Amino acid sequence: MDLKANHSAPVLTDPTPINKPRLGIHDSLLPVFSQGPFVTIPWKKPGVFDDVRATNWLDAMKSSSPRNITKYYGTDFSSNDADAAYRDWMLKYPSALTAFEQIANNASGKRIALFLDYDGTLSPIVDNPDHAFMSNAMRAAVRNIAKYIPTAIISGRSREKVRKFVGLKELYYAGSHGMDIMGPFRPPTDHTTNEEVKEGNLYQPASEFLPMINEVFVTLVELTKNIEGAKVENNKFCVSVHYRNVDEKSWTTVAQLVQDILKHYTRLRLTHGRMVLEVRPVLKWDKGKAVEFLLESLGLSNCDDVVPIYVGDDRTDEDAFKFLREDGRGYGILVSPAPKESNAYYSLRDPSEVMEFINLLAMYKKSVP
Ligand SMILES: O=P(O)(O)OC[C@H]1O[C@H](O[C@H]2O[C@H](CO)[C@@H](O)[C@H](O)[C@H]2O)[C@H](O)[C@@H](O)[C@@H]1O
Repeated sequence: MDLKANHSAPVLTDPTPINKPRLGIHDSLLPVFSQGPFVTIPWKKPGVFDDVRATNWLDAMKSSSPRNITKYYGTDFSSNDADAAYRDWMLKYPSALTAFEQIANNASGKRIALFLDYDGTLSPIVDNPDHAFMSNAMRAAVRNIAKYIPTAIISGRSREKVRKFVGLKELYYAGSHGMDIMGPFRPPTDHTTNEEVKEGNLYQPASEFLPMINEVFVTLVELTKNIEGAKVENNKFCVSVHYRNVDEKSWTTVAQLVQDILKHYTRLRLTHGRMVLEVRPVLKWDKGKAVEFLLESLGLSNCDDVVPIYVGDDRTDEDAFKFLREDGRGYGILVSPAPKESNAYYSLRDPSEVMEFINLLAMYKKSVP
C-alpha cells in the first residue's frame, strides 16, 4: 500500500491486488464499503421526511447519559437503592480495582497493550465539549504507563483535537471513532516522501467521505444556529450534534433536523453517544476495528502472550469490548457510575478510578517487567 497525498494529509491508497496482505495488515481488517466505488454514487437522493417521533431516536436520546442519578434509576429510587443496584451489577462487572490481582495474574508473563477512550474516561463529562480537559495527574499517569506498555487513545473526536487535549506524543492516536489512525512509526523507505515521514503511519479508511462530511457539517451548523444550546462539532470523519445544553422540549427539532439531513445522504448513518447525535459514514469500521488494526500494526495480534485492555464509557466503546471479548482476546473495562449492560468484563466508576487503575498497572509493570 502506498502513502499518497490527499487533501491536507496523506492517506493509504491500495493498488495491491486483493488477497495480498498490505502493510502487514490483513485484508480482513480493511473496511468493507456498503456500496460500490465512491465516485459513481450520487451524494444526495430526494428526501423522504419521516416523523422523528415515529422512530426510536427520541427514546435513545433520553436514555443517553442522564444528567442526574434519579434519571438512571427513576425517582422512586433512594440513593441506598441505587448503591444496592450498583453493587448487584458489580457482581457481573467487577471493579477492575478490586479484581486487579486477577487481571495481573492473567497477564502474568504476557505483554499488555492499553487502549483508552477520552471523554468520560480520561476526562470528566462536562457541558461544553471544548472544555473537556484531563487533569495533570491523569496526564502524568498516562505518560507513565506509556513507558511500560504500548498505549493508544481511541476517541470519537478528531485525532488532532484529542491529541491536543491529551498532549502526549508518546501515544498512538485514533480519532473519528477509529477512522483516523496514527499508528506506530515505520522506518522510511527510498520512496517515502518528506510529508509521509512527518505524518508517520496514518490510516484513514473513510478519507473519501471527507467532502461529504464537511458539507453535512456546514449544513448542520446553519440549520441548528437558532436552536439555543445546540452545538455541531466537526470530528473530521464524523459530525457530532450536541444537545446536552438544549432544552428537552427542542430535542425533537434537533433529531428531526439530523434525520432530514440523513435522508439526503444514504451513505451516512447515525449513532448515539452521550447526549450527542453522531453522523458518520456507512462503513464497517469502528473502535473495535481500530483496536484490531493497531494490534496488528504493533505486531501484537494473534499472539497468545498479549493481553489487550480497553477502557471506555460510551456506546461506541462497546465495539471494542466486543472485539476483545470474542475468543477471550482481552479485557474491556466499562466506566460507568450506574449499571448498564455491556460487553466489558470489568467496571470502573469514573475517571478518578480510571487513573487509579492506570497507576496500579504501571506499578505492576514496573515490578514485573
Ligand atoms: O470517544 P470519546 O472520546 O468518548 O468521544 C465521544 C464524544 O465525546 C465528546 O462529547 C461528550 O463529552 C462532552 C464533554 O464532556 C460532553 O459535553 C458531551 O455531551 C458528550 O457527548 C465530544 O465532544 C464528541 O465529539 C465525541 O464524539
